[in-house]
Order: sequence, then C-alpha cells, then structure tokens
Amino acid sequence: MQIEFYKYQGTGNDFIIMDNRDKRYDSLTRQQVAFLCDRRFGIGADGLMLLNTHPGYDFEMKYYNSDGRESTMCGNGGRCLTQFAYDIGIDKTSFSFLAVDGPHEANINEKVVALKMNDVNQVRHDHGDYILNTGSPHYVQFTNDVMHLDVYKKGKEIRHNKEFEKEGINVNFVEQTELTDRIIVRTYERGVEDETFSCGTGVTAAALVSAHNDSGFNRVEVKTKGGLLSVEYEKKGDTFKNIWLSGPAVKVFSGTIEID
Ligand SMILES: N[C@@H](CCC[C@H](N)C(=O)O)C(=O)O
Repeated sequence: MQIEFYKYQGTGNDFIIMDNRDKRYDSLTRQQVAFLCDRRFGIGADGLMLLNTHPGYDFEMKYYNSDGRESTMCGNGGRCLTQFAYDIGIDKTSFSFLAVDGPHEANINEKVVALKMNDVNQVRHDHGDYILNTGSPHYVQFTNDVMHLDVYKKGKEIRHNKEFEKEGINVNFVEQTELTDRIIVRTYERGVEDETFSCGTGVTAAALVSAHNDSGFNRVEVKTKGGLLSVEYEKKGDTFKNIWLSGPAVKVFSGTIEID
C-alpha cells in the first residue's frame, strides 16, 4: 500500500499525519503504525495521527503512539493536527474537533496554535509528587537542575513501578525557575518509552501544579527541550478550567512511502 504522509512537529514532539477524510487509512495495523514511526526503518516520529471527518466538527483526531497503539489525548498532536487541517484547506482560524477525550476548540493566530484542554477536577498528591489527568495520565515530580537529570532512567523507573505498570503513565520532571511563572519540563512518554522533546499534556499537567495564583487566572511559560509553550488557566483549589495550551506547530516535510 502506498501512503501519502505529512510530517509536523510542535516544540520538537514530532508526528506523522495522514489525511483520512476518505477513510483510506482506516485499516492501518499496529505493526504498520510502529513501522512508520520507526526512526531507522520508517519515517520516524513520536506518534501518528489520522485526520478523520466527524459530523458536527471540523475534523476528528485519531492518535497512535510510536509503539503502534492507539492512545489517549496528545496536546502537541492536537495543535499540529489543527495546523494540518488549516494547511489542507479547512480554511478557518477557530476550529472545533473531536478527540478521544471529547470535543476541543483550537485557534491559529500568527503561527501560534492554541488548544483548549479539558477541565481538570482532581490532583492526587503522592509523597510530594502529583498525579493528574490532562487528557492523558501524568506523574509530575519537581527537581533541581532538570537539564542534567537522567530522564530516561528515572522516568522509566516510575512508569514501570507496580502501580503504573499495566496502564502506563507519562512522567514529567519540573524545575521551577527564579521567575514564578516560568518552569522547565522534561517528559518520559509512555508508548514512546523514551524522553520526547516536549509533551503537551505533560507541560499542561506541570503548569497546573505550578500555579502562582491559587484562586483565579494563571499563565505559566514552559521551556521544553524543543522550545517554548505557554499554559493559561483558571484555578480554584484542585480544579482547573479554561485551560489553553499554546505554541508553534510546524510542517516539516511530506512524502510517500510504500508499506506491506
Ligand atoms: N505527546 C503527547 C502525549 C501523547 C500520549 C502519551 N504518550 C500517552 O500515551 O499518554 C502530548 O503532546 O500530549
């Protein structure tokens, strides 16, 4: 089968995207997705997305991790897919799309793609660390000197501990900088089973638990290995709403590939 693909990245979190409005890629197998995402034998990416149609929405997002399995919400993926929708002619600046965790809004403004995330109503406190779901499950641990941390080793340990082994969890290491509204985040992603350059739902989780205003509006700037994102939200206790994740989403290249 010949595949027409597009490669996008959002702060270095990279994705293969396929236009599936005519359903031609409906029967992709787990092995085929894993092959396409393989950085040596395939195209190479952290994940793969199909842009599907869905009544009442501009499009539907289907997301697979690089291990070939369909997974939960991907924040950078949602931002890249919105830019892709615009690039293929869905000519809007405000989109509404359906993802695995429900409806999302997204806006494009001067090369910044902003994605509205679902409200978060629960944060679990775990020995000074945090566990929360921002569309995907996240573990957040604060640390010093995050750029020198062995994220692969430490992230893998937490992801595979008894509690998380079966479902998996994404693990974020966060450094609070001297500026109250700026943090640095590095993430070990389940399903990639490695550190990625950025993780949108992870950055969101880290920004929520880094609030500098406990009752009201917050804006947190987040530095990742692949660039800068920002997260805006309203906080009341452990509930968060009007959460917007914003940053660049860029087309890298497109092409065709033959797969068995
Ligand atoms: N890179 C993503 C998260 C993708 C899903 C994650 N690997 C999982 O399976 O939970 C993002 O930008 O949010």
